[in-house]
Amino acid sequence: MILQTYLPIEISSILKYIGIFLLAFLVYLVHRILIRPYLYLRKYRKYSNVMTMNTFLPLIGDFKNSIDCMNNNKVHYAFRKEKSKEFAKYDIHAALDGPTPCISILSSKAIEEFIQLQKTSNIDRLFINYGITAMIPHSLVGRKSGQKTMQRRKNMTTWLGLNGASSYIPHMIDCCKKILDSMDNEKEVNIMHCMNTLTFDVFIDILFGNDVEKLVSDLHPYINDDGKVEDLSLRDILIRIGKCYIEQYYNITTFIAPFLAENKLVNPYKRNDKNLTVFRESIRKIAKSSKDTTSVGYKFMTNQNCTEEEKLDDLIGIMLAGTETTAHSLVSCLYFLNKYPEALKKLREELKREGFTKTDDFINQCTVEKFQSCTYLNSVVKETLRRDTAVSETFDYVSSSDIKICDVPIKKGTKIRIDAVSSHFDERKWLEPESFIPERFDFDSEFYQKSKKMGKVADIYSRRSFSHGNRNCPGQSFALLEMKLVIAYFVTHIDFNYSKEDLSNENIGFGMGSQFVPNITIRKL
Ligand code: HEM
Repeated sequence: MILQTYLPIEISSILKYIGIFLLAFLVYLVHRILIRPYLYLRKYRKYSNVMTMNTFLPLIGDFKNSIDCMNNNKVHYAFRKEKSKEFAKYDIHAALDGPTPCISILSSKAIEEFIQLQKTSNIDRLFINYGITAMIPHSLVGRKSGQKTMQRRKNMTTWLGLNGASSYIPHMIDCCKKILDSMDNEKEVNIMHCMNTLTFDVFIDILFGNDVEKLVSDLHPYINDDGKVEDLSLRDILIRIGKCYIEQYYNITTFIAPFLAENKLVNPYKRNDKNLTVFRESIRKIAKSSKDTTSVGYKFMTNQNCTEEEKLDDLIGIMLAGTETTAHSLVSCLYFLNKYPEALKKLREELKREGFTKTDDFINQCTVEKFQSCTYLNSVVKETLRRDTAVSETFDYVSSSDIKICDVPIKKGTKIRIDAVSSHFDERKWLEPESFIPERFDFDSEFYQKSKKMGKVADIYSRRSFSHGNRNCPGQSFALLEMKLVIAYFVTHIDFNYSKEDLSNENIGFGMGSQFVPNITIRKL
């Protein structure tokens, strides 16, 4: 009797609360998906120096461009290349990351002002608890540019010797040798996998002592999307979870209900978090097990000024930021050398002239100075990073107050990034930007002189592969040295061929997030 009278009241009041909750959620959704992005676009359409999409596309916003590219067998950032003429007309792109407003910096003038605003702390890093920064929540990457963060950046470059990196040359050569030995002659190999292995091995040995090899090579459980568990190496886990965290950016749940993503309440966030925990704990164990006090990992892990989690995330951050980026750029570089045989021929001639030949003492020829003096090798690497940059946009920044860039008002709390592709194809700055022409970086070449005469000279902010400002890439010297060494080693030790289909695809690209996983056939020389 009591139950009969009590239950209906309970149920109706519960239903009432559910109804109120659903209504509130609906209002929130309409505001987030329709009203806020629409008003944002309407505001910026008034400015002649701001680019906005022609038609408002609720929910997907500017992701449509990337989706269209991928559906048409192009790399996801190909539209920035194809529409570079249009991008060149504007200072700023008022873009929509799905439904989320994001200001993308386009012109060199806008970058100059961006850097000034960084100096006065009016623009700083943005940390969001999904996407790639969520993988390393305590690392310096997602932190504001305070004294402690800048000191952590400095420690990173000092301890890793990133500025010179020459002491790592013998080790890098060993890694090249090991990877070429693992490749079967005249058979297809997955070159992305090979380069990922190579760049991971380079870092593992630098970061950790030589007494933890066994722990490094152990396999660990990884939960796949279908729930099946697979035993994988740490390198493969890093690559897979990196990809998953990048994909979080494009997941619809991330936009509709970010709290589910941020608190890892549902899949894929829940699953990704479990995989990440396995990876983090394994790296922690390796770093703690090494008794090699000379290792870089030891220096990080005994740094008194950071918490345990900060130390660990800075280590993982280096692996994340410094391995796949370089691996993807290496795959691009070999691709262009294969597609443009004249460039490969010229590179091989220069290397031969400089004494880089396939001999057992290749190592004795390698010095930073010698690499610096190889003009064509340097130009090939620079042109690769221009033509197919590994990171199409920087990490996220945020305006810390109401600011103006190129007279365009940007409200406090707005997400900001620098576009790193469109300026690489700006016809006002580059002659024949679609083509791979290393000579454009050689001041003595005919091509450079011709470009100069035509007034096509790129300014410092036209090259954006490593970004600009106080949070640009601290590993660029290391990455450039590693790229030059690996390319010199590969082209003097093997012939290589990408598939005809890949070579004829003008819109292929291998930067981070690319769907292309090329196979190549190699012939050992
Ligand atoms: C070709 C290879 C590489 C490319 C194209 C590249 C590019 C970039 C870009 C575009 C950024 C974002 C900067 C910004 O948000 O404004 C970045 C940040 C970063 N990179 Fe690299 N990078 C490469 C290799 C490396 C290497 C080898 C390391 C080694 C340590 C490294 C460590 C980092 C770190 C720690 C950050 C975050 C910096 C900060 O937040 O202050 N990168 N990189």
